[in-house]
Amino acid sequence: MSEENPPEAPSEETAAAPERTEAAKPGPGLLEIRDLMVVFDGFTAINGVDLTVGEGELRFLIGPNGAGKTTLIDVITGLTKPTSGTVRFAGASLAGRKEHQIVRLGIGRTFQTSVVFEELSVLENIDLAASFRRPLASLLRRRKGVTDEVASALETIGLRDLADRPAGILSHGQRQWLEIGMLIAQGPKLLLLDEPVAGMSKDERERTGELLTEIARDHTVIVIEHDMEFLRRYASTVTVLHEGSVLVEGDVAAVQADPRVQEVYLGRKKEEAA
Ligand SMILES: Nc1ncnc2c1ncn2[C@@H]1O[C@H](COP(=O)(O)OP(=O)(O)OP(=O)(O)O)[C@@H](O)[C@H]1O
Repeated sequence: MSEENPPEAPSEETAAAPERTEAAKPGPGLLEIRDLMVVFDGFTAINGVDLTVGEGELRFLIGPNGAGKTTLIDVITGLTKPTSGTVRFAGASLAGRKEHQIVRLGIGRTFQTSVVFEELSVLENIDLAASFRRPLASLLRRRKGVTDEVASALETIGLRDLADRPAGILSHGQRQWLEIGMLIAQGPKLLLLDEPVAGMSKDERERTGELLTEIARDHTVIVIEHDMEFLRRYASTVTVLHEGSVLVEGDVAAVQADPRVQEVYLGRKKEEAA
């Protein structure tokens, strides 16, 4: 992977524009992955993935267990180093960047395990997450009140009434929303969400779908999700991974109707379906 890009986050202007050499190509994505390979001790987890996600997209990533979804997210966020291939974000190569540098570039993710501090209030959790991007000097100064990004994140996730309650009292769904709020407060351009509706009630799923739709108005969002009903309701473009490669990509209806998807993802082999 090339190292021609500056080590620090690009400015707003350069972040919005594709890199010079690629500017001539039509419709470059905010995230561009090319010919990505990840090999773990001889096992190929990602096998030649090309993926382009445009600004403002709400993209769903699906695939059976072991398809490589989490590995792909791990590569984008710098947790896993690719064996070969390129990942570019807002025109900048992510090669060789550390996880915290990638967060500062504007990529945030949720994990399957919770990162919420139960004893801190909902507001304090968001404030703490937001402080990640603040300069140290401003952290050392005692701040009064709530910053705009924290207030806005709290409003977006709909937990304003619980702002001063400890996060430990939240329901499973509310906790997931808090984690999303903590991400938004960091001001990312791209959010990567790993199974955000897992374990949620029907009402919570619905609220999460609305929340993701709202967030996608001013962010790009990639969601790993298994729940087909949720996909049918909220997905526009779906990318299906299988055995480390992109099997199919398209709108939700086309993906669902694709016999290859039915075979590998839904587990409905043709003979069983007959
Ligand atoms: N650090 C690792 N070392 C070795 N193999 C790994 C490692 N991480 C992932 N794998 C393997 O790579 C493959 C892809 O795993 P990954 O977790 O990305 O799949 P997934 O699509 O997210 O699956 P799931 O839906 O079950 O979470 C799996 O076979 C997994 O066992």
